[in-house]
Amino acid sequence: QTTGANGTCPVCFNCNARGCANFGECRSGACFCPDGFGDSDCSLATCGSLLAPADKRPVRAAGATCTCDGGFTGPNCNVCTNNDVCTKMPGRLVGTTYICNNGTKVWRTNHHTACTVKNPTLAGLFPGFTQLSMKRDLIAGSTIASLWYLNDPQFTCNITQCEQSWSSAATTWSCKDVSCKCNAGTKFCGGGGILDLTNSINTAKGMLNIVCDESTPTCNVAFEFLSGILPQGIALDECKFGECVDETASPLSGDSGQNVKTINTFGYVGLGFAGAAIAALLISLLIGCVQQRRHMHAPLLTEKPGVAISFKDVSYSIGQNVILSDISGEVPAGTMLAIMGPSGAGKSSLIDILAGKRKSGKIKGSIVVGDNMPLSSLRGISGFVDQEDVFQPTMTVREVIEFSAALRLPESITVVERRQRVQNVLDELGLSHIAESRVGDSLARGISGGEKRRLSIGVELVTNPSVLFLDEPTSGLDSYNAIQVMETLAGLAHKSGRTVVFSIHQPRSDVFARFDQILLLSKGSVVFFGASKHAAAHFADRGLPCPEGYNLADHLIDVATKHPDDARADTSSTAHSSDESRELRRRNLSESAQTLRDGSGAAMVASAVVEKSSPDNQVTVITETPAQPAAVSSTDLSARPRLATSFLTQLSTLLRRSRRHFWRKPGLFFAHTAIALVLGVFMGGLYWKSDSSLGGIQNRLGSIFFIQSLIGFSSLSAISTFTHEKLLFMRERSNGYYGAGPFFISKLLFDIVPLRIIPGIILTTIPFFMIGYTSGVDYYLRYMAIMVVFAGNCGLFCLAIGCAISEYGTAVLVASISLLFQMLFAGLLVNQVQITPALRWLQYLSFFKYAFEAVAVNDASGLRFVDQISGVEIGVAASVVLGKFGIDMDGYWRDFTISVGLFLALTTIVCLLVTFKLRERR
Ligand SMILES: Nc1ncnc2c1ncn2[C@@H]1O[C@H](COP(=O)(O)OP(=O)(O)OP(=O)(O)O)[C@@H](O)[C@H]1O
Repeated sequence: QTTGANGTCPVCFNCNARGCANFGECRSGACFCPDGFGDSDCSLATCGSLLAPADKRPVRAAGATCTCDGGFTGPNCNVCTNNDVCTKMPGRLVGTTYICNNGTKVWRTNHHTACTVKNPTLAGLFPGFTQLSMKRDLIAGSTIASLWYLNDPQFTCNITQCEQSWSSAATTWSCKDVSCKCNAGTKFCGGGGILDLTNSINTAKGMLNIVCDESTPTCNVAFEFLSGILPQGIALDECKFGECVDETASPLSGDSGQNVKTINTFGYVGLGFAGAAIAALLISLLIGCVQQRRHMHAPLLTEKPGVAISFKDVSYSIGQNVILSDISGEVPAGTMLAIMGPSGAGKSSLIDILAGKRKSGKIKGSIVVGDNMPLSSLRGISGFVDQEDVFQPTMTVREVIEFSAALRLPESITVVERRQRVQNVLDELGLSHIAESRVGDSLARGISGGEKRRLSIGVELVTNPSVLFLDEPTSGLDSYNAIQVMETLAGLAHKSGRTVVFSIHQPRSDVFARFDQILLLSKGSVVFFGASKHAAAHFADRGLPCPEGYNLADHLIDVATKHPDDARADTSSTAHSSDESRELRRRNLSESAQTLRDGSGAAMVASAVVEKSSPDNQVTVITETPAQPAAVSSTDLSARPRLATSFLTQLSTLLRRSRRHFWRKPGLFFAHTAIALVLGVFMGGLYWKSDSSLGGIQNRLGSIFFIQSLIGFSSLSAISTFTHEKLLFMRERSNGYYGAGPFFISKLLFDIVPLRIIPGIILTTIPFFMIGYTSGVDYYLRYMAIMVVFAGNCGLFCLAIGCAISEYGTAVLVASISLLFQMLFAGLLVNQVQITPALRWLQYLSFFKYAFEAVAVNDASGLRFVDQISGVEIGVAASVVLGKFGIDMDGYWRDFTISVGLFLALTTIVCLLVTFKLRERR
């Protein structure tokens, strides 16, 4: 009943219902077996040789041995051993010489291999003689492989999508699609062996890799589905290869052939990214150099003296709240206008609007600058001194002014000239004796409040502005310092011809005496505008005389607070003031010109001579160019100041300042580094030399996860680092020091690198060796590469949150919760495969996931866990266990590429946030 193969007994066996064993083909109910298999269902081996037709080959009884025809060998006599037998092969072509190809390389369609299996794990589970046979077909890219135990075929696999590659030493045969069938009742397949592999074998899939050594008859076969119990593959010894083939058929020559892949597509994408980034960097550098050269050789602009400013019907409202209504006035060049009023009157708002600051509300009205200059140019020729002094506390007074000079004076000015200007400003403001003192802050005391005020004026003065706006320049100063500051301003206006506009709350009488004009505001409306010397008479005329011995400035504030309507200026008084303004301007200019002719004054005064040497022209401008106010919108007023220097100069100056700050305040860096050292050693000690038992998985994955968590949480400090510098950045940017780009790069280099990446390298390197992760230069480099990118991502993520959320507490809360959620999806706390499908996508948002997987894969790819099950030593490839966690063992390069992509995306986000979110809006 069981004899007769290949259709000779269709009656007694019908494969339509039962199928054929060992991948025999069922045609019309009869099995057609692969070479070397017979019986009605192809379940038994055949002996003889390939010389006989398949159905004539003798079938071998189960457990018996074969006697092969001469010239053939192997468990089922398929491997030719000499050329002679091949000349007799059935179906050969006449006139063609056939030989037996005994090499490891497959030439055509009929390459047979027979080897003895040498594997201790397999031998432990299945003691006795085990063999592997294969038939490989290069043209079809297919393989039929059978495992023989004690001479019986245990299972056979049909393998497709095979490719061959080779080097001078070895031939590799790689296949992508494996499918196997167990021969029921055999030892491997439930027939009494220690393990029943039926289920594993019948559901087998994945890849197959066979590497055969050309010089020794050995191979290694790695079935992906067996990698759990045979992680190193199956070592094959005493291999015999035979393929009867046309002697001219060899398509192979040379020491190596076909594409041998060493890095997968994601690796190439990653390298492509890196290459593109380097190219972009080099191109940017080149463009930067060209731009810098142009700036350095640009002709020096002629410096302008003060310019007149007139404003008409300026109104400002925030929503329904009217802050200023219909404010008009005029400030002639070379004069000082004091904007006075009680607290909340709108002084700062008016100063901001005149100075062209970005305001959050709606502005109406018109402002005319000088000889109808475009409004946008006002910011290029004016300086603004804010109410609050904001400096880098670690800088000295000289460095602060030098920083302003380096970024706001044209690059074509020589270094000597620039230094001289800085020195002139220090001298003029009486700051020379503290030039080398640190500015300090509330924690580390530095210069006094008055000195800080003068320093704020100095950083503006060094640019030699035509117009100087100051918001409360004397607030917080004692009377001596207040008068000193006021003297300086008066000197700037009267001697240097600058136009000075400032707000002041309640000046002393000697300070008040120095004002040329005052604009008194009450609740956003003008109470008085005119020469300060006429103020007393004006109010007396309206029945509000200044009491004897009373400070006039105090009296004006009282009136503006208590009787604004009685005191309000009428049209005639304003006209009167306007006539006086012109007279005042004419007088001041001729005085100024006189002063200059006397040769007195500092360098900046001398430079003003250039344009003042034609006083007639100036007078004509004053008297004959009536203010033709053009209506302005808030957009006009907030036009960006033109940056005086090139990108590279901004960057190098900022880097110099950051470097200085870094070394003068290295506490944070040393704290991060010391913590990284201590934690690194602690982690190394805790997980010291984790072994390769199954329990080792817990330690290895746990340590990777915890190291990354440490990096993540120590990045939270990036939020505060940024918060502290936000105000300084916004102020300097608004005053035209530099753009957002150079600031961002300097931040990146002096925050991300020393505070995130360097401690990150320390924290990860120590445990790498102490814990005993899979070592080797390539393993370490891959590990470091992903960790560095990961540390950068954590830092950038926290920077982005610090930028986006201004409230520090909220920013820390949001950042820590986001980090915790990212950690949740790293791959350790939740099984990636078993996450609820609706929430599975969340894992892809976690940069912890990519870093965790990449490091785990890197460690596990060279690792084999060994443990005992029922007293039998079982080696399990770490990849199998990690696969159960949902970790993709081929994922390193993909994870690395995605991490680099995230780094670039986060960099872009932070850059955009810095550019658009960190803008001064008052
Ligand atoms: N951005 C803003 N949002 C809401 N209200 C504002 C804003 N800016 C100014 N104000 C309101 O406008 C009014 C004028 O403010 P402003 O700062 O100009 O007054 P000030 O005269 O300079 O006051 P102080 O002398 O106290 O500095 C105040 O009532 C203030 O509360």
